[in-house]
Amino acid sequence: TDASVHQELTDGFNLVIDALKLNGIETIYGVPGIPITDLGRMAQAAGIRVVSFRHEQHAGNAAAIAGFLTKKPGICLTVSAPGFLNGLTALANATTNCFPMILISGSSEREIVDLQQGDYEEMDQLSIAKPLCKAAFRVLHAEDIGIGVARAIRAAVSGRPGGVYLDLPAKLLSQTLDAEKGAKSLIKVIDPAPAQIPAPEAVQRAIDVLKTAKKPLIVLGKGAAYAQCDDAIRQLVEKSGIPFVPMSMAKGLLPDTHPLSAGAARSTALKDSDVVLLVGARLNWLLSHGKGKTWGAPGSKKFIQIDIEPKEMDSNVEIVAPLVGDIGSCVNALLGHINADCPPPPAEWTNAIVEKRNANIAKMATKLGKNSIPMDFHSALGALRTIIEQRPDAILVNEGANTLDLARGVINMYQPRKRLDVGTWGVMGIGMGFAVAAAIETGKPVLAVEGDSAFGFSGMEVETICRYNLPVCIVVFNNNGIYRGTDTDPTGRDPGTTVFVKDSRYDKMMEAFGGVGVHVETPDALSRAVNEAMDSGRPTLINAAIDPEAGSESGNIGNLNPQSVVKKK
Ligand SMILES: Cc1ncc(Cn2c(C)c(CCOP(=O)(O)OP(=O)(O)O)sc2=O)c(N)n1
Ligand SMILES: [Mg+2]
Repeated sequence: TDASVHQELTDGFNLVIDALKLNGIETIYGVPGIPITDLGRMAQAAGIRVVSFRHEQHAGNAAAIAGFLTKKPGICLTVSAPGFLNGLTALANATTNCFPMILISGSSEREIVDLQQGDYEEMDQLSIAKPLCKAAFRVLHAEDIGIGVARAIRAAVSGRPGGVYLDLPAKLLSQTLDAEKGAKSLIKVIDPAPAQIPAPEAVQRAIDVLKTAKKPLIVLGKGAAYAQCDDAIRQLVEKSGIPFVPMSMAKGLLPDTHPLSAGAARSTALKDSDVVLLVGARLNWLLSHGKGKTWGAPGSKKFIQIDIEPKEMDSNVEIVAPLVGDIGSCVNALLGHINADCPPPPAEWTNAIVEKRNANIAKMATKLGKNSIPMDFHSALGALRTIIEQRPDAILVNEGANTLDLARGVINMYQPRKRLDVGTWGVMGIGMGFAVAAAIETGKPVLAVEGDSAFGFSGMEVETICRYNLPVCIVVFNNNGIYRGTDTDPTGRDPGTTVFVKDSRYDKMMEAFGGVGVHVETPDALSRAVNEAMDSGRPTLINAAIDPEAGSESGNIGNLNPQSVVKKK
């Protein structure tokens, strides 16, 4: 018999699946369609969990936060052109937030795209993706799939993590190849995110600056949470005795109730400190670019910065001690010197922080605990604060304006990587994608606290949550609008530009797909409904009526909005 007749074959479909499995990829988030419908089916049949969404942006957000939670690249699979474009927002957001993900999109054949001959969903996707992500690759030959997947994985997680685009033209998937040759073409990536050790002289320089501090402060960024060197971070704070301020997604690295937590005294800590150690925190808009009144008198600060990206140094202000390397290696290198060379900060500084913190917590406490109708943000958040305190391993997803900004300060976190929110870009719409992936990747219960506008960006995914029966409890803070529910149209023709249908009932949406819907008007009722949801593990949506008059425009960042000074006659 002719050996070629019985030659065992593989093909592009199988090589993509085998390459992902070989590299420990267990889940794909996506939306089916030409040319990748069968790729999804075959991946599922091969044992990869394939989670199908209703819109690619949310599948992409799920992949991105899966990357943040696992340090393995989250995989988002989309169709060509419009599906690819829908995934780009998530890919760009992942790159901005340094979440490792790979957007894999089917695409049109090069020969048709390059001659612009009008293919089905024709688009030069690789060129369009490149400016929005960390790296982008296209594979044309089946024998290159192993290399393509390996490069995408390494690009996503090495150095500063980020989004990677991998372009797979339709014909590639059905290309056949000798099975043995195919197997040999696959690569299991070795050490995809290599440790990057800081130079000893850089460590010494940082210690020398730290030694001069009378009012030192540690700022923990979400990079410190991503690094999963939790014990080293805890030791850095506790051995040095230096107060710390966690950025939003770094909350919980040490409990917000920790004696050295300066989160509730953030303004004082930033303004009055003299040496600031930044750990995986960039001096971007969230930290007022390291200058201005937030940081006290000009030139009153010395910044030590730990970051894996050398180009981050001096991005906004001078960094007197750049410490370049992965966070675990850098923090462990510093630990070798703490105490031996660096005495704890003067009690006058740490006491000043504690005093301010306790005063601010007491002031906030007066706003919590009211069992009033209508609820306002604080009374509703007070109920959720208690629940997270009682259920510290639940994951909190949070977006909105008031709903986001107030929750950040009211709801304490107790464990690392439990608060997932809008991150560096302040992008709305991450809610349901993050909730799905948090439940899938961790198996933990998820509490998604959503502004009603923010929820609307991904609300259709409640069907996805029901379909996979995920332990997600969504609380929609329904104040009938964006920021508030009170705007009106001065012409009287239409509703105001930022208001929604009055007294809407988002809980009915969840019931439409077999989930549990609850409408609540008091904090006590809210508590009961959330506890029931978290005990049952059933997909639940709680429509929490919030006073439309409560809250302020754009939460805490209204100052970023340009104002018109021209008064029309
Ligand atoms: C993708 C996208 N679109 C629009 C915005 C602007 N925006 C929008 C539309 C927000 C929603 C605020 O309304 P909400 O109902 O979610 O929250 P509160 O009413 O509790 O403030 S917060 C915010 O910055 C955004 N950040 N991201
Ligand atoms: Mg709202």
